[in-house]
Amino acid sequence: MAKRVPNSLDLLSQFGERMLAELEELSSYGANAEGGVTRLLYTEPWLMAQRAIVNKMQQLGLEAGFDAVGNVFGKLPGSQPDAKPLLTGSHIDTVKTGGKYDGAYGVVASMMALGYLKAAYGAPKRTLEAVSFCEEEGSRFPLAYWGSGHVTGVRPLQLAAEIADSDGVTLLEAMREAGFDATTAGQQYPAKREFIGGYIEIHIEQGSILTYKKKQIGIVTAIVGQIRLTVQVTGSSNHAGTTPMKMRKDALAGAAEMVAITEQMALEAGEPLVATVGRLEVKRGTSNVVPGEVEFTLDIRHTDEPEMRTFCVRLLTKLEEIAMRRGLTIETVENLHAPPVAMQESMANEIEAACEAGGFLHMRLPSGAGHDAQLFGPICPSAMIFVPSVDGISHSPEEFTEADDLIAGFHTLVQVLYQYGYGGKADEIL
Ligand SMILES: NC(=O)NC(NC(N)=O)C(=O)[O-]
Ligand SMILES: [Zn+2]
Ligand SMILES: [Zn+2]
Repeated sequence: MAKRVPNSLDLLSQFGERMLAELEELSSYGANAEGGVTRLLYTEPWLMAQRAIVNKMQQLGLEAGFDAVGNVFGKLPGSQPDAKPLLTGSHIDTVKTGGKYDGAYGVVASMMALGYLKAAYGAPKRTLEAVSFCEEEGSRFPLAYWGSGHVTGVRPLQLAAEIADSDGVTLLEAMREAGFDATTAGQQYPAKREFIGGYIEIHIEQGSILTYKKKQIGIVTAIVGQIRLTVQVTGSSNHAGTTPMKMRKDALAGAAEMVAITEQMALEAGEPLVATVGRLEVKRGTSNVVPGEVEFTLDIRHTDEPEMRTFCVRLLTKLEEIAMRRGLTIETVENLHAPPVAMQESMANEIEAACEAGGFLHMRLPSGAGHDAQLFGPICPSAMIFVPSVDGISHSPEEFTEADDLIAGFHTLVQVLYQYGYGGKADEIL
């Protein structure tokens, strides 16, 4: 058992305080007037934040650097190189005017945890790696999990030339402009990393179950599945003054009916299904023109894959019916299909043991949000730790988590990483 240096409990609280300070500093990258944070993949604020993470990791004594698509890894090398490494981290990107904890908390807590473990116990047996994934949200390009998808081999680089943001900039152009070009550069890591022992992610809950149940730590049982689509509605644009109502093919009126039926069908389906239209755009919208073209997004989630698929088919059939009746056409493109993924029981039990050791009230719960852990779950033992979100708010400048809860999560993460790096699980073949 690795020997804990004297006063390492004081050291742990020092690192905890530093973690809070680092989190505040990170939120300055992409901070906007509304108090939110916007760090979209490959933009300047995103690049500055990732560069800052590399510097912080190096200051913590980790071997840190970028991979070919802009993920940042900070390695704490183990003495047993044949033991599969354990990764711990989250994502650095945000939604537009999002909060300062979603993703960022997991990135900062993970690197500070490795910094503490190195300072308190030296080299682990098993290599531990903190990671800041370049993109998880899907908020700039119509895809998500670009970072963890690169590492797990489910986001082929060819995709980069095929998708573009709302300004028509392809992911490949944006990647190259930010200085990354995985299509040609030598890779620091193989595109699909085979040698991974496990993945642990700490994240804010983004819901209100922990607060409602008065718990400090959530142990995630499973991550919800999600299907994301873009729907193009086409009618015919015409003069707003001279076109009689009965002769219109109004794409916006049609889309509005489709949005309303989406909500109605989701309510009828009941929990845990959720369906959201997050973005709707009237192409060439002008006040005195009957809209001819509208694009909107669909985000459908469920904990059960067949139920999610069935709902999606039923909904798209209904949208077709509405289009037919109104003389419109619709075209749908599926941008993302991530099945629900269960977290690994024995890792969850380790988190539970850490909560008991720390005296933190805890409970098991599913995640209604997607996470990078969703991509690791099918290929290696994966687990998630949640901390409460005040009023369950997220993807908003109002996103907030109490410092005590951030610290409780940090201590829990440290304890679990200690077990897998130095303690009872360090020699286990994961
Ligand atoms: N933690 C997240 O907010 N994840 C989000 N992003 C993805 N990819 O699911 C989401 O919408 O749930
Ligand atoms: Zn998010
Ligand atoms: Zn997130």
